[in-house]
Amino acid sequence: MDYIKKIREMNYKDLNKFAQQIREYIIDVISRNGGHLASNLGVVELTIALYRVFNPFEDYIIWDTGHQTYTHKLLTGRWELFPSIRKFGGISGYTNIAESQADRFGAGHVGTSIAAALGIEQALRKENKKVNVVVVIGDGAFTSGEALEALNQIKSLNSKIKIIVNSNSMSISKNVGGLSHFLDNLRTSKVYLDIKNIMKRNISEPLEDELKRIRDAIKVTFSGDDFFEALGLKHLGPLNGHNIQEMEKVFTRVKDYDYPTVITVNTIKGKGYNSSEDDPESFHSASKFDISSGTFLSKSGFISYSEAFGNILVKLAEKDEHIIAITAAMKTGTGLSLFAQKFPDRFFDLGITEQSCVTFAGGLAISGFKPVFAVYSTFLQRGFDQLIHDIALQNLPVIFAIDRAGVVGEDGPTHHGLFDIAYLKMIPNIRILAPMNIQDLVNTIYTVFKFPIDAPIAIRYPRDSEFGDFKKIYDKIQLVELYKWEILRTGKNVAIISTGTITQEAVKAAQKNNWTVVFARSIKPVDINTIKWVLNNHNYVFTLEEGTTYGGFGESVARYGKVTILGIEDIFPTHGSRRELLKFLKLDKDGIETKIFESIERGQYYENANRIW
Ligand SMILES: Cc1ncc(C[n+]2csc(CCOP(=O)(O)OP(=O)(O)O)c2C)c(N)n1
Ligand SMILES: CC(=O)[C@@H](O)[C@H](O)COP(=O)(O)O
Ligand SMILES: [Mg+2]
Repeated sequence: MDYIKKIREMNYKDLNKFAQQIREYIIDVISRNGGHLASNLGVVELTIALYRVFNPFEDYIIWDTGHQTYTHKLLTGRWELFPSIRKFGGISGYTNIAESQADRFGAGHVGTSIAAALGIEQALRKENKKVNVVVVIGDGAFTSGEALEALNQIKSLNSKIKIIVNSNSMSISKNVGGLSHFLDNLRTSKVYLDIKNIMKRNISEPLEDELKRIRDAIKVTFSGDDFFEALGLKHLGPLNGHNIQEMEKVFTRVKDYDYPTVITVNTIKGKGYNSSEDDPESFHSASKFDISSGTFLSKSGFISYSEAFGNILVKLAEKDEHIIAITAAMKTGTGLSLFAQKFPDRFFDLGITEQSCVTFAGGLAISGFKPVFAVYSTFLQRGFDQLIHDIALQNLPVIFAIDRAGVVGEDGPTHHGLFDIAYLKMIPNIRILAPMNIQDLVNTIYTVFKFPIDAPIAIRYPRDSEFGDFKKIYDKIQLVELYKWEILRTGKNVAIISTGTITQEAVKAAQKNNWTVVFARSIKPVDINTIKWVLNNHNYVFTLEEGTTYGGFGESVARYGKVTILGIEDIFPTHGSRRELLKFLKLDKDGIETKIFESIERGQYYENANRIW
């Protein structure tokens, strides 16, 4: 079915019914698969109106982040495939150029759309192609550094792009920062909205034009709407993002504009499903839920690594006023909600500004505080220069709580945290720790704060959970030797030196085959004495990590002797559940066993590693 043709043939009444049908379909599928429900329910009408005016196969529509593209996917050939979204082997939850010609630029990280669109526009110009380039970007993404850099380039590039800002006052949590305040003012400017409401009534065309002029003047006066103009963009809106007709009218008008234009569109995040309208934060990245009650179907009795991190940090902060928590718009995801509630003065949500967060933490650290930047591994990639230049070079004691390290699951390649070991390991001064389980994570954080912190320390842990309860965890809390590796079991012939939670799988494989397992909580520094012991007492030595093997943990061990490195080999793994992906990557118990036997059979080893020493 050609849905673009179909929506162009419908009248507004039928379009609204169709929007409802799309909503129900999205709710149904996402209740079973999990996904970005609230963001997608907010843009159903916006997408329909946009595609009645612009053609996603002919024009270039660039969706920022790509997490809100479900209606886009449905209208561009993926209606039947939609139930497979985010599942192993199914379609992606984001835009993906391999999936459809309508996905003009792949995304997953926030803030890339405007720069990508500007590049595409320049390329089209060079080929003398006259097509429209349109960006759709959320008000959260709009405040991110990369988006603002690109916004600043529009005028000097003589660009004609059209930018639709989806204004819903929300990032994942409430949007923050001066710019979001400005967008909120636009959204709610009362005098302006009153005039707009008058305009909704049936009025004659000349009067409408006159009112529009007054409205625009008022908008500028009351909302300080010169930000876009100062950057060389015309600004229209805010439009009602749930009124297809109103948006279509304006989109049609701007299509022919020969200058860059911002159109702000007010939407309600989670629109059309009570539970997500009431709590858009929880339904931003929703796990499976029951549609009638709106309750999440999470496994009871399980504690996530993020929760465990947040919980111990609160406990420590109760006794240490110098502890400060920082997030880049990921308060709930990183487990910092409780901290934010208990210590609002020591909690900073700086918005989607990972680079700034790193340097901000540096500023706190140099002033005697103990900043903890809780950040997903994939998003810390944004702060690489700051890690080197601002933190490590000055050896500042910042703690990086690196969540979602390893395979994340359904979000897929844009979100897997596979590179942090490699990109941190190469930087002098930084220490990297990777606990084995939740108890060990809590022990590790407890130990780190027990002593003076004299260097930047990164602690990595996955998007996972374990059965347990906090009482038991705190009953067993203890100091650990952070930089000394632990021999978990001594076996024969084969040894696995493993880091992080994947060590649990290594132990299972080793128990079956009577192999040695060494747990390397510290990725950097490595424990040279234990490496020597392993190499001197085993014929076959393997390292194991949940991360890229290129520049990863194994390579640090390989500096001291002959080892085979197991981990993720130079690929961007797809999406699917975390368990499925670990199996697919041969990083579960059976996979590890298979890889070890295959490797030994291939004879990659010296007969006896003793020789090296
Ligand atoms: C670099 C980066 N940091 C953080 C995130 C996590 N993230 C995804 S969507 C989002 C909020 C985006 O808000 P907005 O653009 O307003 O979209 P909405 O969901 O409100 O429509 C955040 C913080 C990300 N994807 N990329
Ligand atoms: C789109 C985005 O980047 C986030 O919403 C991300 O999907 C959240 O992931 P978690 O569900 O792991 O918090
Ligand atoms: Mg938003």
